[in-house]
This record gives sequence, C-alpha cells and structure tokens, in this order.
Amino acid sequence: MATKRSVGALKEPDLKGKKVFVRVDLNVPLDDNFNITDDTRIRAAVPTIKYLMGHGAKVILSSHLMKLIQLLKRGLQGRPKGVTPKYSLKPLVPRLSELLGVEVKMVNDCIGDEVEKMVAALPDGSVLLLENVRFYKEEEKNDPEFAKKLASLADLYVNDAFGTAHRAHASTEGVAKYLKPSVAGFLMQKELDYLVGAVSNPKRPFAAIVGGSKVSSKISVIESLLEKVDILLLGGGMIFTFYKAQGHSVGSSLVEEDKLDLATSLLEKAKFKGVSLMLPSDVVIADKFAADANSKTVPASGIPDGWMGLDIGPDSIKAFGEALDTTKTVIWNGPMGVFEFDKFAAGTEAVAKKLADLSGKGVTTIIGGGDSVAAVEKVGLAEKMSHISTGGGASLELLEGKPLPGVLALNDA
Ligand SMILES: Nc1ncnc2c1ncn2[C@@H]1O[C@H](COP(=O)(O)OP(=O)(O)O)[C@@H](O)[C@H]1O
Ligand SMILES: O=C(OP(=O)(O)O)[C@H](O)COP(=O)(O)O
Repeated sequence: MATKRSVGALKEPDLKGKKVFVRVDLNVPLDDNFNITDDTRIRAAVPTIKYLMGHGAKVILSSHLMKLIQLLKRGLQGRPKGVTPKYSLKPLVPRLSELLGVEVKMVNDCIGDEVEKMVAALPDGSVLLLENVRFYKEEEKNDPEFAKKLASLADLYVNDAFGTAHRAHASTEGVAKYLKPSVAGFLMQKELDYLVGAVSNPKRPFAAIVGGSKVSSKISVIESLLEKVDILLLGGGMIFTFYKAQGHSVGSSLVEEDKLDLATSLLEKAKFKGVSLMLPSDVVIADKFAADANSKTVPASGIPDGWMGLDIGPDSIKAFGEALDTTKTVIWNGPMGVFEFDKFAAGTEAVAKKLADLSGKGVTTIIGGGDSVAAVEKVGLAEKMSHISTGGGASLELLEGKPLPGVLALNDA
C-alpha cells in the first residue's frame, strides 16, 4: 500500500512546543511477575519518540497491552474490560525511560481532567505515557466521541503502531480524523517499506507459517493467503479448529466453534488452488495449561478427552522442515505451541532454527508478531532472519493486499 509522509518530514518549526499524540504498540509479553520478557516493540518505538523529543515536541504516548492474559488464559483473546491493574502499562515505564534516557512520566488514565493537567504541564522535549487505551471499550469500537477526546490532548498525530495498524480503533484510526497533520512514524514507514516490497513480488516457492492463539482473526486471513502462497503450514492454536471440522476429537484444545465451516472450506480451497496446506500430523498434548503439566505425543487426529494440544510433534517438525527446504521466501506469524512453557517449546524452536538456517542459504525469512518475535529472540536467532516485524496480524493483512486502516487514515495536510 502507498505510504504517506512520515514524521521525518516534520522539522523543528513544526514540532517545537507542539503536543504530539503518538500511537505506539507497546503490547509486549510480560511474565507472571510483570517482567518484560521481550522488549522488541519498546526498542522499535524509540527512534520516533527520540526524534520528536529532540525537536522540542511534547510527546504523548498511547498504547494497549494485553499479552499477559494470553499466557495465563490459554490464548483466549484477552481484551481488558474496564480498568484492570494486570494490564496497566506501568511495568513498561522503567524500560522505556532507560531506552529514551529520560524519566518518562505516566498518568493513570488516557482521557479526562488529570490527563489534561499533566499534558498542560509537559515541558518541551518530554514524554508522557497514557494508561492502556483499551481500558475504554470505546477504543475498539472506534467511537468518534472517544477519538475526539484523545485528539483534544494534542496538536498533531503520529501513528507508529505498525503491530496494531490492521485495527480500526479510536487511537489508531479515529483520532487521525481530528488532528492535522497525522503522519506515520519511522517504524511504521520502515515496516511498510520492507514488507510491501518483500511480499508484492516474492521469490517462489513462497510459504506462510501461521500459528499462535488469535485464531478468529488469523483464520480469516488464510483465505486470501491461499491466493498468494505456494505452501501454507499451520500450527499453534489454529489447527484444532481444522481437526474438529474434519470430525476428529480435539479434547479441550483451543477451538473456534463458529469457524468450523470456514476451516472445511479452506481445506477445499487449498486443494482447488493447488496450494500445499499442511497440518501437523502429531501434537504434544497436556493434561492442564501449565508449565508442569503431564505431556505426551499423540497423532493430531486423536486427542483424548481432558487433554489439550499445546505443541506440534516431532513428525510434524520433520515434515514442516522438509517443506520449508523447498522455499525461497517464508513469512511466519504465530508460535507453533505454547513456547513460554519449556515442555511445549520444541516446535516453535525447531521452526525458528530452520528459518535461521534457510536465511543463511539466501531464503528471505520474515518473522512477524509480538510472541513469534519473542520466541525467536528467546533462542537468539532474531539477527539471522531477513526481517523481524513488530506486527503479526498486521503483516499478514498487508500480505493479503488489504489497506491497513491505521495507515489509510493518515493525512498529508
Ligand atoms: N496450541 C496452542 N494452544 C493455546 N495457545 C497457543 C497454542 N500454540 C501457541 N499458543 C500461544 O499463542 C500465543 C501467541 O499467539 P499470537 O498472538 O497469535 O502470536 P503473535 O503475537 O506472534 O502474533 C503464545 O502466547 C502461545 O503460547
Ligand atoms: O500483538 C499484536 O498483534 P500480533 O499478535 O499479531 O503481533 C498487536 O499488539 C495487536 O494486538 P491485537 O491483536 O490485540 O489488536
């Protein structure tokens, strides 16, 4: 998609003393003690913030955060409902301050009197972090009144949240209507520049690997992916909907009941299109969602009651590896299993190692998504990949050829 003017076009006279609303994606994984387990997204947000600070702007940062519940609640899409301390952005302040080299101030809300007071008191070149914007249900509804309230805090808008650019939310899309100019940040620009080029005319065979837990949003992307790729490997929480649709028992694995018909039609479409769609033939199952669960490997088509699939098995790792050996471009979003628990990390780690190997042989390897990147960082292989993207769903939707609402909304004025 066409990219618009980026923040780099704004100079000192445009920025000095101006209040800039910057949407960033600081949705990083946290452990049970609120320690950041992968800070890629925070580091990626730094260049734009530093640029704005350096030009004397008053930087107002906005983000959502929801990774912790994904781990705790087995991949159910955990949207914060109301103010929930668990999803506060507070644990991010020390790392953000360290990376920016200034003390980042934080306010306990994202709209309202207290926020307005803090914004009014901001010195030039300083940074204020707003509380989790998804504490308001109006955010995901893209409520215009809420967007106006966010916009009223600032003079101009920068969207640097590539990872959330596929969501038409108030802070990613709505707010751009009320602030001029509204421009892309450096990260947004960099991601678009790389990904648009890499996926518009990929070297073939072209493979996508899709896993993770956001089944409902990602399964819908698969239909379009079948138009683009030669090979599609599915893993993670994605696969059980396909198995259930085929009449297999899936125990208590993650399933999207309302996507069963879609799964069946996708399998048929893949056949019709001549795309090699591979599901794992074996899975590692657990008797509970916990690091110390009992586990065993079983054929993917027969998961006993009371057990849940949390990783792909060794036969699948081998088959996926052989399929990937034939490729020239690979895009991967979504871990193959619950890699946060050592017992269920083998599939994800094997795919990461395979892609690192292939990168060394000239294959273009693109890894996208907060948790997928965290998994690749965990095994120390991020440097080996062609591109590490801060967006998983966003990079898949870009690959689909869909305009991203967070980019479309930006204006050049
Ligand atoms: N079989 C599975 N069942 C439940 N959760 C899973 C399964 N496989 C992977 N996951 C979880 O998926 C999460 C990542 O999903 P997702 O957000 O879709 O990926 P990304 O952040 O890379 O886009 C991880 O926290 C991982 O534990
Ligand atoms: O983690 C994110 O996406 P990803 O899991 O596709 O990488 C982004 O922060 C978007 O989050 P959302 O999928 O809750 O809108």
